[in-house]
Amino acid sequence: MLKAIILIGGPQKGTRFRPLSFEVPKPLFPVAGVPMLQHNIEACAQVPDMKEIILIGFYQPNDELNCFISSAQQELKIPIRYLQEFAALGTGGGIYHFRDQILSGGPAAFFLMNADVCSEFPLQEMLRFHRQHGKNHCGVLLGTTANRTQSLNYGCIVENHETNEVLHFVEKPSTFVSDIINCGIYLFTQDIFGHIGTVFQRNQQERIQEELTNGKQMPEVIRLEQDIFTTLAGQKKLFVYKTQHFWSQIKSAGSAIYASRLYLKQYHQAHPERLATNQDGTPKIIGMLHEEFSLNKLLGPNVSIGKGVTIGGGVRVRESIVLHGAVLQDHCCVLNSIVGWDSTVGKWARVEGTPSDPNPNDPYAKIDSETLFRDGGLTPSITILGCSVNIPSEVIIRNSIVLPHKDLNRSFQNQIIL
Ligand SMILES: Nc1nc2c(ncn2[C@@H]2O[C@H](COP(=O)(O)OP(=O)(O)O[C@H]3O[C@H](CO)[C@@H](O)[C@H](O)[C@@H]3O)[C@@H](O)[C@H]2O)c(=O)[nH]1
Repeated sequence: MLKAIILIGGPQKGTRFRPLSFEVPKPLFPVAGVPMLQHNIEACAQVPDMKEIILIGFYQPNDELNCFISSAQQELKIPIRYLQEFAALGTGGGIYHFRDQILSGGPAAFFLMNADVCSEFPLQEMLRFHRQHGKNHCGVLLGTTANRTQSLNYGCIVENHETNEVLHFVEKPSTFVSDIINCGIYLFTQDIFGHIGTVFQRNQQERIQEELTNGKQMPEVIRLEQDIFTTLAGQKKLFVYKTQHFWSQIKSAGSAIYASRLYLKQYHQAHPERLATNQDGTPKIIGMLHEEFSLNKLLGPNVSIGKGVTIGGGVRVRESIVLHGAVLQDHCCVLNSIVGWDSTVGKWARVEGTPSDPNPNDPYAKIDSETLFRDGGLTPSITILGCSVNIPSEVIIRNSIVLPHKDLNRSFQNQIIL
């Protein structure tokens, strides 16, 4: 039997998702109409012999997370539970802390994945690849190809081209190491805990020494990438399975729009019922929708509209996420933007952002997780309206971030509106 563990992080992570992460924990932000985390969970639930999915993070359990877990359990008919770390223990520390729960029932192997990745999740292929590589290794890493410049933002893997063994692993190197990058999706046997345990013991000695000499409390963090993969590389313990399918990180709100596009495309095969259909007498929709609308509006491509959204006549929306309860009044235009919960865009208003899509001419390009500011100014990016923002009629809001509950009275460009 198998298990799956998803690392969901905690409140101080997800800062590039502000102001949207003020309202929901980042893993529950909707991507292609469902919480980001649901895509990972659905992929895990489809693997035969999957017995349990465990979420590990340092969020305080709250109603939203509990509701999400219980509805996902019911829908997918698989046990899902949340284990809370007492502090951020790192990508290896959390699983080590909860190793007894992970190993209970004796899983033959377990998947581990970051919650903030969007992927076709080739989990069954990884499982087959793992079985083909005998019993003596302890893990398979999912890898994909990136271009040379962008590879520096990821964990980089050097492989043996014949055997796919991981020969070197360097996390976010400062100079080029390899164009194969770590996707943050792994398959491990229980042997991985022996290796994390060795690092844990060593760190423990150092922590005690440090406390005795300097009186300083050191955190118990273990990073899977720097502390484990780097050491295990070259010991025939790790292998890399390379995927040709889509994969992207979801670090910023802009990357959520890009990830939505990737998932909406996948819905044509995987979940056609989630896509809006175009029938005679209904508006033209290229994307997905939760509600029924009347004629005379053009929505899409790549649009997801939350429940309870009101859309007036003559409205144009594309490359955007409109969250539940929002009101788009007649003839307004929303492009490359996220409209927050219960926000209103007035008549003939224009809310517009700059897409941060990967270079379409480079097959290996990934989305850039730009910093918020460059050269002293706000980096042109998608426009984000926090929740309950009011945009009056006939104004233009471009490349701006509007914090929740703002009532704007004029046009704005390239600003964070506090
Ligand atoms: N539970 C828990 N989760 C954590 C912790 N720290 C990070 N995470 C979760 O682990 C994932 C990755 O965390 P980051 O620390 O933000 O790393 P990264 O910059 O995304 O890089 C990682 O992912 C890349 C692929 O997206 C990899 O290329 C890279 O090697 C690395 O694994 C996220 O889902 C985050 O929420 C922790 O202390 N506890």
